[in-house]
Amino acid sequence: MTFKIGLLGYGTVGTGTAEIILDPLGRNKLLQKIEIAKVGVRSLDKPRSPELPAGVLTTDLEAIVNDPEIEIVVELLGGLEPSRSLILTAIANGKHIVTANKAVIARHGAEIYNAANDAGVYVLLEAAVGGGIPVIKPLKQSLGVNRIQTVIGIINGTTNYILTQMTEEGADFDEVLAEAQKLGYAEADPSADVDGYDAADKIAILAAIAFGGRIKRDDIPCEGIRQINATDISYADDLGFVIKLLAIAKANSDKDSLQVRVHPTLVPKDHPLANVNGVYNAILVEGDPLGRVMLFGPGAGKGATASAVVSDIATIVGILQTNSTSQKLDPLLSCSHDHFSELTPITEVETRFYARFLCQDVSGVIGHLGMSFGKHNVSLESVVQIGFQDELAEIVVVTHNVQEGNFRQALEEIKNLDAIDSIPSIIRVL
Ligand SMILES: NC(=O)C1=CN([C@@H]2O[C@H](COP(=O)(O)OP(=O)(O)OC[C@H]3O[C@@H](n4cnc5c(N)ncnc54)[C@H](OP(=O)(O)O)[C@@H]3O)[C@@H](O)[C@H]2O)C=CC1
Ligand SMILES: N[C@@H](CC=O)C(=O)O
Ligand code: NA
Repeated sequence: MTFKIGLLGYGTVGTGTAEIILDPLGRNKLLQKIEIAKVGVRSLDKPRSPELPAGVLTTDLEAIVNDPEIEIVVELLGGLEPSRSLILTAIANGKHIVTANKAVIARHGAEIYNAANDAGVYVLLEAAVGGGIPVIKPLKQSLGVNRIQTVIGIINGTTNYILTQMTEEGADFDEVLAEAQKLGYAEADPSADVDGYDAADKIAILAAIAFGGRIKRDDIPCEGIRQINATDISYADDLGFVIKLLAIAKANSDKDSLQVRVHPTLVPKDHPLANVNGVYNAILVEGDPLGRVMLFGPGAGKGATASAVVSDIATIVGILQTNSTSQKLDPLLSCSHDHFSELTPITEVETRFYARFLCQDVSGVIGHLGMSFGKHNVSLESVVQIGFQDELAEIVVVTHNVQEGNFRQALEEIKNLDAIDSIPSIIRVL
């Protein structure tokens, strides 16, 4: 049994979504149950990859949301209209929705979720915040029993990429923005990124989930990064800070109101968010009794965002399958495999090693070590005599990637060398 889905949009995220669904081997088995029935775009003349079977691509988006065979509509158009109307029509027709569109949810979420609740359908949006980072599901499910105090995020990949390039390379703002557009990170209108609106859309969504109340998007104060220049970046650096565009949602001490805002911020270099660079995003959540959790990963881009989209599709397919067959358990929550995977014996694993030797201080000992390692195909990255302990010389060796079995055989031989007193440490190196 397969479940038919309709994609609205076949751009960066849409094609990434198709790439995953059309290549299911080695991924969750639910993917084999997904059939891309229709894909809606603006123009039929553009070259498209992956190519789709004849008749799948269409410019008639209404036909997709009205198709009785399609059970899940995946909205990857962006913008407010026609996305909002198409989502509402699909919901009215009883279809579940997966969307990556934070703009439409931040502004029309109340209308969309009211309609979805009335129709008994899901609207899932993992891709809309933090791209590939699982953040919506963890906030709802894994962290939902905590009383959340703060959510602070670097949640716009384009501006984080720009600020990182400006900080690390002294790069020019416009050039880096053009690069981010080429890499598929930027919104169709990049002012959504640069002026902070995209981050504000996303923090509105996160705050609603974390604090359990709808957020009026227009009430969020929002400053972008246009005014940030090399001089401020350099002064901030001298003072021990980096500049990041932060989106912040905090419960006030009265517990009845929230602060929600987006602005560039000097972040101390030893803060966990300070080292989140490039297109990476991170969301730091503080709650009671959990404490702090940071979710980190690629915040934009084709593959990462598509990963979140397809995981939402699979979640709904799992539910549909549970409802429509005699299978009683949700396949994403239950154990759905019954074979054992083959594991590589540790002797065949390849890794680097650090080893510390205590040896007699006699000439030629390093040569003997090298010979024994060489005989067992263990190549050395470095050999250093670091000092003495009592009368014994202390030698540290770091290997290249070697097979653990070969390394152990070499050690057995080395232990028996007259000059070797002991091998106090052997530690694997990443
Ligand atoms: N890119 C990213 O890294 C991320 C994007 N998102 C969100 O995902 C969504 C899609 O973004 P992305 O894939 O980058 O956007 P693209 O501009 O790459 O793709 C948009 C797609 O939608 C189609 N489309 C847009 N408007 C219409 C319309 N009115 N009628 C018919 N087709 C239309 C386009 O058709 P055509 O191809 O014919 O032009 C295109 O296929 C947005 O909501 C974005 O905010 C979320 C997280 C990350
Ligand atoms: N333009 C957005 C895309 C992902 O949401 C970003 O740069 O973060
Ligand atoms: Na996400």
